[in-house]
Amino acid sequence: MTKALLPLRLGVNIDHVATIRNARGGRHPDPVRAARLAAAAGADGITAHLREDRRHISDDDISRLAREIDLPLNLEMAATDEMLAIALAHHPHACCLVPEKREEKTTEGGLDVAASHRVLAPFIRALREARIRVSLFVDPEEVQLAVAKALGADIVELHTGAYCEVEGAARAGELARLVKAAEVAERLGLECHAGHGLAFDTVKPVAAIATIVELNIGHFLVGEAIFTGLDASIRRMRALMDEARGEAGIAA
Ligand SMILES: CC(=O)[C@@H](O)[C@H](O)COP(=O)(O)O
Ligand SMILES: NCC(=O)COP(=O)(O)O
Repeated sequence: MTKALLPLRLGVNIDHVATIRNARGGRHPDPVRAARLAAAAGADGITAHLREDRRHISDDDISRLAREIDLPLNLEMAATDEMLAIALAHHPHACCLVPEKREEKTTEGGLDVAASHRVLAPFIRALREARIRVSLFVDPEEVQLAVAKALGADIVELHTGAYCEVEGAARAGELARLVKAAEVAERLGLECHAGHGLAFDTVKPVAAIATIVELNIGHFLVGEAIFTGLDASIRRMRALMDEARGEAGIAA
């Protein structure tokens, strides 16, 4: 008998529409327009990372996304007082706390929740008191999930960058870490998301992990949009996710 799996949501990250806009200043291309288009193409949510250095998404983008887009907003941010105030002002559906380094090209790894639990605890508390769901962006390691749970996080988002960057046996090894972490998250009662670096050729094995309920994908979708358009790139990603979920349901 086919086992029905939990639905898998697609959160479209529109950061890199803002990267292109910011290359010239001005207003084009507009990430809010991209978010509207993502909604029409089947996205279940919009993800935006307001970096402390504002290298892509701006404060005004966050205000407009919160006001104008009729999809859940997942605000990615560092655990700082400035970002907390912005989150409390706009009240997104969820906040995903992420590590930030000024000199990095992109988010290099997950939060070391185990090492920084004292710093993170008041931010998690304040967001939950404001009824904002709290997600922690972590590497797929059991200790990180256990501490995330102890801190009261609602969600963990597993960093898929290491899985996407390697190939062959190394990729299979990274996938096994994601599978194990997703099982641990379920056992702990944490909602499990995943993302970073996912592309058409890497998404299906992650989408097939039954206890992962949301994938956040951005850079590849925006890059692919140059060739096929944003609507087509999102629809293709959505179709691959659905295919993987269907196949995993049949195999279960
Ligand atoms: C935390 C995360 O994975 C996303 O925010 C993604 O990294 C896009 O933003 P950057 O490319 O600025 O890291
Ligand atoms: N949290 C991961 C995310 O939002 C998207 O990451 P990427 O697809 O832009 O690498």
